[in-house]
Amino acid sequence: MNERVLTPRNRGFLFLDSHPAGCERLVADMWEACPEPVREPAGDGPVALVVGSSAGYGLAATLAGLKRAGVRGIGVSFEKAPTARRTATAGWYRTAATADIARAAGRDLVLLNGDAFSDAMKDQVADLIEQRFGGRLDYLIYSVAAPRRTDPDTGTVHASVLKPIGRANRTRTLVFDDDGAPEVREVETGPAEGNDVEQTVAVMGGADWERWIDHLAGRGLLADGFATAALSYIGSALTAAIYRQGTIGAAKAHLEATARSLDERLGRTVGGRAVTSVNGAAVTQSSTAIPGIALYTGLLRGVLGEGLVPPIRQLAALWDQLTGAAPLELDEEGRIRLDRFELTDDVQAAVADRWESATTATVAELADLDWFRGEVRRLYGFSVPGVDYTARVATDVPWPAHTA
Ligand SMILES: NC(=O)c1ccc[n+]([C@@H]2O[C@H](COP(=O)([O-])OP(=O)(O)OC[C@H]3O[C@@H](n4cnc5c(N)ncnc54)[C@H](O)[C@@H]3O)[C@@H](O)[C@H]2O)c1
Repeated sequence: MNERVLTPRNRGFLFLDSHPAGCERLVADMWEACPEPVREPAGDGPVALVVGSSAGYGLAATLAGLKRAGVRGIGVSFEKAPTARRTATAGWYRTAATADIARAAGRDLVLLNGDAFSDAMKDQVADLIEQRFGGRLDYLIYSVAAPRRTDPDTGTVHASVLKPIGRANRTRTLVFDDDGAPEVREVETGPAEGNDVEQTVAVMGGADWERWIDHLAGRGLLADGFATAALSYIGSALTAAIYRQGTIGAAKAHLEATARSLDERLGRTVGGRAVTSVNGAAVTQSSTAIPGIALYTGLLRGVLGEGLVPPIRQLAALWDQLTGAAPLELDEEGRIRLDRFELTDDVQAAVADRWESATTATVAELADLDWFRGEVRRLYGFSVPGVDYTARVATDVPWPAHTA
């Protein structure tokens, strides 16, 4: 048993270790925060697949699916195992905690660790649906955020970048020094070059989502009325140059175009649906890597306080719309919008005001830094209320087994 006391060691927003007990508690807190089901599902519940189930919005999709919509099924993520020297990644521990919760709730949930972009993973999932889940998939939530993707047809490795398109972008961004003191800094990101846009679209666009649907449809595993949603983001004018108008925005536009063509096809073939779900800003490992997003999110929370809707509540609302517990509300582009709390004119005007006046000296009054710093640490299981960080913890937690 590898047991030790873990203290956070980090470089910027990246931490070397993750805290198993903190991750477990965080998942339990998300479960608690998820609203109760509108109605109990019939029988064993619908069958769902969540791709990207160990973190951020995909974890919220998994937990809210289990609790709010009563689903069973499969979650896929890509996490690193513990070693003698290093803890596992936080998503590994969150996955172990998710499995325990599903078991306690009496829901059959299989959690797989591996590359969702590969055909081998798609085969493994299809086999499971066939053999364990009655051969019919009712829902697929696609919530992968990855820096790279190997194209299974060509073997080419595509790498996504976070760059503006056309010209360089200067933005303010928030960093913390080793003592945790905040600094507002200007950073410049050069424009996309060469095939940066195509590469980013190849990783974060709709290609892999569509490949999942092709694969499962090809094996005859999509239930009548099958519904799928992929997560998207629009965000503020303050971050548009780097986000929505940038390389990642091009990928999101591709994802949304993929939704429209999949929707048409699924409607025709299985009476199904495909949509994107546009969600609000959240502190995740992926989002903190985007220049300016840390400052923006801290200021947003400064403006909204508890009005900033956490992922678990947004995803409960997504399940309601997918299952028909609430009416499906689509914008003029056919997207579910769970980001309205963030994008109202008055919220955006207030954030823009604060953005203008934010400096190293003023940021503590304008942004909710305690919350932001805490959220970053909680991504790794630190700063979770109720956890004794002086206690020794076992780090060699096994990946959940899924014997029938
Ligand atoms: N964070 C935000 O502010 C925000 C807002 C709106 C929408 N979104 C969208 O939500 C989606 C998820 O983002 P997030 O911020 O929750 O990310 P995240 O980094 O918190 O989680 C990413 C997940 O993808 C999994 N993953 C990565 N590579 C994988 C691979 N090769 N195979 C299998 N699984 C893999 C990880 O294990 C993890 O479960 C993205 O589409 C993102 O654009 C995020």
